[in-house]
Amino acid sequence: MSLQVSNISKAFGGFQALSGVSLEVPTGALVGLIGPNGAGKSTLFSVISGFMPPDEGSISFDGRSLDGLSPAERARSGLVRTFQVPREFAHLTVRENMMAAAPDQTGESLVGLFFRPGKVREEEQRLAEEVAEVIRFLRLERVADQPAGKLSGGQKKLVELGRALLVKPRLILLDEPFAGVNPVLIGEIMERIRELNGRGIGFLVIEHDLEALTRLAPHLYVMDQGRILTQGAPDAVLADARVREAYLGGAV
Ligand SMILES: Nc1ncnc2c1ncn2[C@@H]1O[C@H](COP(=O)(O)OP(=O)(O)OP(=O)(O)O)[C@@H](O)[C@H]1O
Repeated sequence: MSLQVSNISKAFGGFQALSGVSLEVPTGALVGLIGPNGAGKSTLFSVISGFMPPDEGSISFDGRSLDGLSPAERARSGLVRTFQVPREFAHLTVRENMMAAAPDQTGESLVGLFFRPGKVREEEQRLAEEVAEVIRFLRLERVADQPAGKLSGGQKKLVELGRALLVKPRLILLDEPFAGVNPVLIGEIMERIRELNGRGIGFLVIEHDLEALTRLAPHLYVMDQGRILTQGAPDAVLADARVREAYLGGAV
């Protein structure tokens, strides 16, 4: 069992954003997380990735408890959440954004490295090669040296994915990979996700584009009002009357 989320609750003041949420993402699985606006999906991602402590409940990854670990510690254990390219990074190129995303490779102190500049160059060279490889994989060569802020919505999503890949994740929490992306690029992003999944990387994906998500994820969880409403194969889940009700009385 890869990711195990058990009985997570979280309130903001008097508002209960998450109530006893449990879900599992088996090793290497591709799982979708859907639900109407305000259902609690982003809050759940923040709790899983360690950016927000839960009031109750626990999370484990590959049998190890993540409770109390920082986002960086969770990332080092292989659990990574994608983020929009920060506004202050918009002027940096795609390549620079990816270089900046890689964790400290040497695991050595800056002082130690100061006395061994050759080691620093070696590490930088290796990182530059890893970044070039990710850029090739994501077909971003043509824009690699352009400012990230100038890219299209879909290209920015690919950069987000690239930044996550440089952390060498085993499970990626992907937040709305298709939002604001044109249909052609949606197909491209989907292909890259499938390829990564084929290499054994697991995904938990929040997405409002249900048509695209159901083509990608063979298993869906549905949230509504801070709870898991149901889970299962996309067809069965989307035919569920409770799910149709949650999405504004059958508008799915
Ligand atoms: N930091 C916060 N303080 C107070 N309320 C919050 C906070 N974060 C989220 N909420 C509230 O918690 C509820 C769940 O929000 P959340 O963003 O997790 O939903 P969501 O399912 O991701 O929605 P969407 O699909 O619109 O992104 C919402 O009512 C939101 O207003």
